[in-house]
Amino acid sequence: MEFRQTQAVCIPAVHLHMTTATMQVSQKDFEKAQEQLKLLKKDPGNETKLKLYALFKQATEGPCNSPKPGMLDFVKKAKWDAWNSLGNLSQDNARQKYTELVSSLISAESAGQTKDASPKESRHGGYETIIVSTENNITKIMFNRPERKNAINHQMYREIIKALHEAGKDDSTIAVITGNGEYYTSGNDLNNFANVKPNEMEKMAKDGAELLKEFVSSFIDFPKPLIAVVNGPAIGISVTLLGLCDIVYASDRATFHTPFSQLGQSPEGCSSYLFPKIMGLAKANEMLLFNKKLTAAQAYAWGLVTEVFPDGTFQKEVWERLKAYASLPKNSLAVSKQLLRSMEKEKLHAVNSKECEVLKERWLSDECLNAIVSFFQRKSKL
Ligand SMILES: CCCCC/C=C/CC(=O)SCCNC(=O)CCNC(=O)[C@H](O)C(C)(C)COP(=O)(O)OP(=O)(O)OC[C@H]1O[C@@H](n2cnc3c(N)ncnc32)[C@H](O)[C@@H]1OP(=O)(O)O
Repeated sequence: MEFRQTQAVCIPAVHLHMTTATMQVSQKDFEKAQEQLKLLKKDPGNETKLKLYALFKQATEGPCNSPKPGMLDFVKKAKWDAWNSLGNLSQDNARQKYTELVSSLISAESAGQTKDASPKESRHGGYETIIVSTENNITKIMFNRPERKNAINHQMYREIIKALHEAGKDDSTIAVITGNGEYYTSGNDLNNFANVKPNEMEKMAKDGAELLKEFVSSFIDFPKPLIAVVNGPAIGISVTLLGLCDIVYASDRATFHTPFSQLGQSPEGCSSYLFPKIMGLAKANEMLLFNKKLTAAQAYAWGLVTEVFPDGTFQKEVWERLKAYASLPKNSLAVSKQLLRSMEKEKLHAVNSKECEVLKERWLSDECLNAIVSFFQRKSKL
């Protein structure tokens, strides 16, 4: 897209002086900003150029007054949309914003940075067990209890539900789920079953099943592409959820383990339905009934993983790839994802409900309680 800076000097000068305390930008400052813009060495990117164009038009001509260009006239349409989006912003305000934007571009360039399509990472507040951040149109949700192998406690389940809900609505194009440290995650935190008084067991199972159902639903309903970046070993629910992700990238150090029968439990995350579809019944049975642990290469061969990368270059290669994906048209990606998911959504919710019902009973079984006790008595580890 080409926006010639000469547009700026072609506009007849309008003599304007700011009169209010907030409007400090004079016509002279505005013209100076136009001159400074021509001195920028680096192209500030189309998004910024569109913003500059729109502010310039608003500052010099007022609200958008030209007819909407045809759908296929892409450049004119993008410029018109940008200008039109400023609505009734006053000319004084537009001049001020234009001047500030130019000034920020100049400062970023002199600081050796470009302030265009690669804005700095922004951290989302209010989370303790996960880190949520957005950068390059990607919202990243990272399990963050590395000292517990990123085991998922009740607080983490709730925080992930919240983070997915927010990521579904924010400006990002795609969302990524990954782990901090050595593990992707070791799955359900077995402490979720600890310290429960005998008369509270039923309640623990009921509340757990409700939380699990809501947690898995937030993956089923997630409206944008959701990518799992499996940085290391993955256990239990973190493996089953991969079937609900749209792409799964794995380090060659990752392993995939669903030890449900070993723990006296049963499959969740819609894996009882999705795993046979993904890998075929015979292979799904080995994983979900007989606890077979897969290497990354096996998980790829069985269709659970999209691509495996050498651990040494995993982060670099994956994030470069994702950055490119996240620059694709956001709405097109979202509607396409929703279309693919819509074929199965009702079924997935039904499977989720059923799996949670069965698990609620399992958590009260001797088989499950004995397995938990063994883990805490250090008699068993996966
Ligand atoms: C709302 C409820 C929904 C429930 C949904 C159900 C989901 C099902 C599942 O997810 S099943 C999977 C459950 N996970 C496990 O059984 C894993 C248990 N952990 C292990 O077997 C091992 O810790 C290991 C193999 C993951 C790692 O072994 P390693 O020897 O390398 O490390 P440590 O054991 O010393 O781990 C460091 C400390 O972290 C604690 N920890 C790790 N994972 C878990 C976990 N899942 N639950 C509880 N605690 C965990 C471990 O106990 C160590 O703690 P310590 O330093 O205090 O000893």
